[in-house]
Amino acid sequence: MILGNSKPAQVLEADGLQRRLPDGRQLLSDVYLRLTTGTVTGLLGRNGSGKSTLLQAVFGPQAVADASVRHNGRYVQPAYRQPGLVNYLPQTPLLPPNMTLRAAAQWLGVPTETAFARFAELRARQAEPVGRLSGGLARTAEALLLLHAPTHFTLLDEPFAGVSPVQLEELAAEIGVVRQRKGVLVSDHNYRLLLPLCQHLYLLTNGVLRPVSPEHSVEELIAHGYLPPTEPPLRQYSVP
Ligand SMILES: Nc1ncnc2c1ncn2[C@@H]1O[C@H](COP(=O)(O)OP(=O)(O)OP(=O)(O)O)[C@@H](O)[C@H]1O
Repeated sequence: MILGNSKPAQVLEADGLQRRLPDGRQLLSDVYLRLTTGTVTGLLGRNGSGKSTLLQAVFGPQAVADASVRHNGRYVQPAYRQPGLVNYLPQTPLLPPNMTLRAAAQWLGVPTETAFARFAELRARQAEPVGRLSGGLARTAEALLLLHAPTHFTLLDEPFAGVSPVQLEELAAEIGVVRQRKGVLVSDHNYRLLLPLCQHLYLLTNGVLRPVSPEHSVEELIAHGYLPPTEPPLRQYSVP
């Protein structure tokens, strides 16, 4: 496939992902996942279904036996060691609290004017240490820096957690813009914000990852039993 900017689409695939917990529960059962540039892929599942474990298995720090991770068909495990391939926002804070946003941007190779173009408060506070920002603002900054960093793919684990309503809309819009040149995987419990962004959607239930149509409404996904009847309370995100 050729994208609008004439660059061939990049493909990041993982298969054979297996993870059994010490208590015997099969958390991931022969999972196959495919990401392409030019799209947002949503990853949904109940609390504790293994979404974070899956993202870590793709990114690479959590080695998974028999797994195969490939970039355009070439074996790249661990993916994080491949320059310019993929970056990852974990569920926990990424940036050290004493690092300034400006230093973080330099470290990631992103001009702050680009990453924070639509976020005046972050531009104004780029000389401050991350630990002085509210948890939601720090989360927004981390997600924006990774989205604008020069990688083909970005994996975001709960980027919307703790983010204020105004910034939520802006961050979601930014994901929609960035995906024109990147492949973005987002796992989040804010289904109503996430679903409209997605061109592809996966549901992780009982260790099995299955693709579903992103055309489904949240209500349909709940009715099919894929999602809990009520959304869990948004976890508060705080920088220690
Ligand atoms: N190394 C481990 N040893 C024991 N249990 C583990 C280990 N790693 C993960 N788990 C358990 O596996 C389950 C899945 O964890 P994971 O964080 O991947 O789920 P999740 O879908 O991201 O959950 P949430 O939506 O709540 O963030 C949890 O019950 C967790 O406690």
